[in-house]
Amino acid sequence: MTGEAALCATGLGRRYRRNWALRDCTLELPQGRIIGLVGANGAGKTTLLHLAIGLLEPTEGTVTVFGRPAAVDQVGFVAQDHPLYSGFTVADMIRFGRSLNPRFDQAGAERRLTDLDIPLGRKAGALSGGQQAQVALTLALAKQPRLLILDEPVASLDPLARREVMRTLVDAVAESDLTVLLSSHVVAELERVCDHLVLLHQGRVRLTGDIDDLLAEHRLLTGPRTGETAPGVIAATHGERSSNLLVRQPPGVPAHPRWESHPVSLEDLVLAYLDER
Ligand SMILES: Nc1ncnc2c1ncn2[C@@H]1O[C@H](COP(=O)(O)OP(=O)(O)OP(=O)(O)O)[C@@H](O)[C@H]1O
Repeated sequence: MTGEAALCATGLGRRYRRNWALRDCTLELPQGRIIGLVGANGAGKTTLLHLAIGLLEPTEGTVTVFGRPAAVDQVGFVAQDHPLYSGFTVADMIRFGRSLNPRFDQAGAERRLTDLDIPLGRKAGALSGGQQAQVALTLALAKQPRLLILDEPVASLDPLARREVMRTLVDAVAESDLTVLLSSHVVAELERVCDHLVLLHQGRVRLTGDIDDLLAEHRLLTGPRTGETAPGVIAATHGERSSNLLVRQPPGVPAHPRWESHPVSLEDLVLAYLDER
């Protein structure tokens, strides 16, 4: 990778009693990108994010952010369900954020929320889920972090609110040198905004890379039903007469003439790897 990695994990692992929530995690995430973190329930996503921000101690291995362990001043974090102090008004939370962070961009935060029609005098508990998500995101962005980590930021939002939150993120990355790492189950949303992917499966990194490269390296092959397995087959589904194989192969390698070869979508790719035994 050219330049310093936004996040670098080496042999990172975390165990709860006898169970490994994350194991052998070695990753380098590029700067200035929106990185999607995917995996089934319990795959280790939250564990990885909490290790990255120093909320959890590794059982083994190391993780650094911009070359430093526990670079808390460089990282913004929005937890799952974006918890806010429900009795505080939005303006209170902005003041609170400013008092804790010398670099806090109060004017920017107020402008963003006003543009989104979120009343600054309203208590957080009286905001809709989408508005709460926007407030949590705005407070995290106002810290002006170099890396913003979001744990399932859109899980509880309707499609319009999801789109708004994602638009805010894309704009923030375009306007600054921000890197975003976000976990999500909504692959369609990731496909629209992310350019780099990390896929966890049963506590291990199963796939990582630029999404364009990953899509170019995988093909969906359709052909006569076969019981054969071949190198590079990630997933196979069989009908009565035909089989579909999702394969990983270097670009430019021709498929067998009996097989029709199609490009894969990010959803095909993610589902195939998540379904691996
Ligand atoms: N505090 C804990 N004590 C014991 N086990 C835990 C704890 N936190 C997480 N785990 C276990 O670690 C594994 C990974 O959990 P984690 O929350 O990181 O998964 P996840 O990918 O974020 O899941 P989800 O998509 O459901 O949020 C799971 O098997 C989980 O049960």
